[in-house]
Amino acid sequence: MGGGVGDGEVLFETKRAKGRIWYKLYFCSVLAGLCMIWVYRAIQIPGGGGGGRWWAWIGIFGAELWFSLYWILTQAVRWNPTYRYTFKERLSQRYQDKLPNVDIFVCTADPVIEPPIMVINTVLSVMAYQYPVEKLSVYLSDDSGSELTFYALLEASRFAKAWLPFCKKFKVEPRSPAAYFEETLASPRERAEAVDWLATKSLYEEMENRIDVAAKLGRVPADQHKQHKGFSQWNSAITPRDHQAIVEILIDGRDEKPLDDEEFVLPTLVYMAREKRPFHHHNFKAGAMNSLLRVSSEISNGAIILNVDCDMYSNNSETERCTINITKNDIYGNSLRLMTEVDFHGLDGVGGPLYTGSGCFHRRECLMGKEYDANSKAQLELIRKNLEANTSILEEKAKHLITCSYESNTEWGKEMGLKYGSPVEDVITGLSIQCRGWKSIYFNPSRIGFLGVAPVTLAQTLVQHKRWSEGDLQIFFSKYCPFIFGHGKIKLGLKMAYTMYCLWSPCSLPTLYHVVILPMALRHGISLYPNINSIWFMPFAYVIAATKLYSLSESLWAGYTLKGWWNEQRMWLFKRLASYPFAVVDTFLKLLGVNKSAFVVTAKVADKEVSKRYEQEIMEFGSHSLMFTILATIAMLNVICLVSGVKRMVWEGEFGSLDSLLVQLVVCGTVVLVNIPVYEAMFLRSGGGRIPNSITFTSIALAILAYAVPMRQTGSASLVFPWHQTEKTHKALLE
Ligand SMILES: O=c1ccn([C@@H]2O[C@H](COP(=O)(O)OP(=O)(O)O[C@H]3O[C@H](CO)[C@@H](O)[C@H](O)[C@H]3O)[C@@H](O)[C@H]2O)c(=O)[nH]1
Ligand SMILES: [Mn+2]
Repeated sequence: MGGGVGDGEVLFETKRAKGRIWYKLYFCSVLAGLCMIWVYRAIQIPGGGGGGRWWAWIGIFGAELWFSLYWILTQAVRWNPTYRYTFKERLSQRYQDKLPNVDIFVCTADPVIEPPIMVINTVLSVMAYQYPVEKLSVYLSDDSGSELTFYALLEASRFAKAWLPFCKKFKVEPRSPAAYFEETLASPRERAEAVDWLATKSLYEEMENRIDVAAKLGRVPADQHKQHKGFSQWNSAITPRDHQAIVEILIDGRDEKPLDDEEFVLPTLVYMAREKRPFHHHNFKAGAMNSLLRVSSEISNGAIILNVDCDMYSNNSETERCTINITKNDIYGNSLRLMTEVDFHGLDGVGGPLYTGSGCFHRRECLMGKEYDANSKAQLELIRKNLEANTSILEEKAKHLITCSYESNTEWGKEMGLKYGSPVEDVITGLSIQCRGWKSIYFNPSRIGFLGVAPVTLAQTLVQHKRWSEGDLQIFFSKYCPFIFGHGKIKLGLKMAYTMYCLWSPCSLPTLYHVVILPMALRHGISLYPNINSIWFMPFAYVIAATKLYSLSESLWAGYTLKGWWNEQRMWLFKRLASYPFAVVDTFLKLLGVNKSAFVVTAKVADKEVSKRYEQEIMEFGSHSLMFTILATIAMLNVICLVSGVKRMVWEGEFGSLDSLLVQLVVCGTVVLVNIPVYEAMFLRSGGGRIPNSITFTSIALAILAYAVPMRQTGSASLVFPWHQTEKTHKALLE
C-alpha cells in the first residue's frame, strides 16, 4: 500500500485486488489447455496428399498460435489490478494557497461536426471546476479557425458570469449547462434555488438560440461584430485550411474587472487558432496541443495540464472518462467499459495507464520532454512570465508561437510536446513519457470524471477503431515498438500491455481465417477439430468454455448487461472483420510510403432518424461502405454453409457422424447468431438504416462463389481463390 508524496498524511491510497488465486488458477489451466492444443495440431498434421485439408489445418494452426500468444498478452492487464482512493480534504488542508496553476486545453476542429454549442458546454463545464479560480485557465484550440466558434466562446465568456456563481451556490452537478438543464427538466424543489434556476436557464436558452441562429446562417450577426475587437481578425478570405494565427484572450484572470455576478474572479479564457496554410502539414490534434503548450506557457504557464476533447464535458467538478450517449445494452460497444474498468486498473498495477487523449492530467514538464529526476523535487509552481505585459501584448507574443514556420528545425513533435506522425498521438506520447521515467496512475472516481459523445452509427464506430488500431500498429513497426523502445525502461507487464493494443489490427487475419475457412470446411465435411470421443477434444472444449465464461463474468462485473456482453461480442467480431483489415492494409501502404497519415474526425451529431434508431438499439447500416460488404458476405457465407452442412449431415447422412464436426458447427452457428442484426438489415427491415440492396446482392454472389469453391479434390490452388475476393474488396475501398 502506498500513497501520495510529501509530509503528513497520504493524499491517496492504493489497493491491490484480492482473491487473485482463482484468477491465477484460471490462467494456468487455460495455458495448459492451449499447450495441449498446440501439441495436438503439431502431431496430427494431415498428410500433404490430402490437399485442402492440409492447407486448412496449417492455417488454423497458425491462427490458433496467434490467438494463444495474444491471449497471453491480454493477461498482462489482468495480473495485478490496482485501485486508487483519494483524500481531497487533505489536499486542500496541506497546500491551501500553494495549489498549482492548472491549464485546461480543449480542442475542436470543425464547427459542422463539432457544433459550437457543444464545444462551449465543455468549456463552461471545466471553467466551473471547484478549484481556486485565479489558478485556473481554459484554452480553446480551434483548428478550423471558425468565426462561429469564436463567437460561441465569446457568448460563453458572458454566460459564465451567471453560470459559475450558480454552480458554486447550489453545488450543481454536472457543470455542463446543457447536460444539467436536461437532467433537471423540472425546476428544483427548493424555492431559493428555483428562482436562480429559472433565470439561469433562460439566460442559457437565449444564448443557445443566438448561437444556433448564427450557425444556421453560417455567419455572425453584424451587431455582434462591433462588440468585440476579436472579430476584426476574420475576413472573407479565411478558410479552415488557410488562415493566420489568432489569439484572443477573452477573460484575463489577472484583471480585477471581470468579476462574475457574485464578485468572484473568472478563470482566464483564451481562444486560439494556429496558423494553417494549404501546403503546410498541421499534424492534427498533436499540432494543436503543441501550439496550446506554447501559448499557455506565455499566458498562465500552469504546472498541471488537463486536456479534453471538445465533446467531453466534466461530469464531476471535483476531480479534475466516459461516454454520455450509451444506450442500455451498448449496441456498438462504445462505452469501452472493459478498458476503463479492467484494462486501466490492470495497467496501473504494471506501471501506469496509457495516455488516451481526453481526460488525462499531466505535468507540464513531462509533456515538454523532460526526463524524470528523482532527486529534484516535483515543481508545482512554475514561474509566470509576462506578468506586466498587457493583454494585447500577450496576444501578439502568443501569435508568434503558433505560426506555420515556428516549429521548423526545432524538437517540437519529436522530443518536445506531443509526437507527430501517428494517428494516436496520445498513446505514442504517453509511451515515451513513461520511458523517460515518469509514472502515471489511474483514478476512476465513483462519479465518472468526464462524459463524451460516442459514435452513434456502426460506420463511425468502425472508422474510429480503424484510426486507433492503425495508429497502434504503426507504433509497433516504428522505433517506438514497446519491446525495443521500452527495453530496460518499463516493466515487462507494461510492454506486454502496449503490445496488446499495438497488435489489435493483425488479429483481423486469424479471425477472417476462422470465419471463412471453418464454414467452407464444414460445408465440405472436412473436419479440422478432434472427434468428441477423443481425449484431444477436452482442451478445445475447456479453453473455449473457460475463456467465454471468464469474459462474460468480467463484462457483467464491469457493468454490462447480458445483452450488452452479447453486443460486445458482436462488435469484437465486426471490428476484426471490417475495421482492422483496413488498418493493416493502410499501415503497410504507409510503411511503403504510398499513403500519408490521416485523421478522420468523429462526427458528434447525427440526424434525427439516425439518433432515434440508435436509441432503440437498431443497428445502423445505410451507407454503401465496403466495410458492410465484408460483414454481409461473411454473414451469408456462414449461414449457407451451416444450412448445407447440417442438411447433408442430418438428412443425407453424409460425412459419417456429427462427432467430428461438432466444433465447427458450434463456431459457425455462433457466427450466424451473432450476425442476426445483419440478416435483419438485409432481408427483414424496412425504412432507413438497412443494408442497401446492392450490398445484399454483392454479398450473396460472393458468398455463393466461396461456397462453390472446391476444397477436397485438387487442394491448394482452390483454397487460395477466396482470398482474391477479399483482396479485391480492399483495393476497391482504398480507391
Ligand atoms: O486536426 C485535428 C483533428 C482532431 N482534433 C481534435 O481532436 C479531438 C479528438 O478527435 P475525435 O475525432 O473526437 O477522435 P476520438 O477518436 O473520439 O478521440 C480519441 O482518440 C484520439 C486519437 O486517435 C485522441 O486524440 C483523442 O483525445 C481521443 O479522445 C477532437 O476534440 C478534435 O476536435 C483537432 O484538434 N485537430
Ligand atoms: Mn471524440
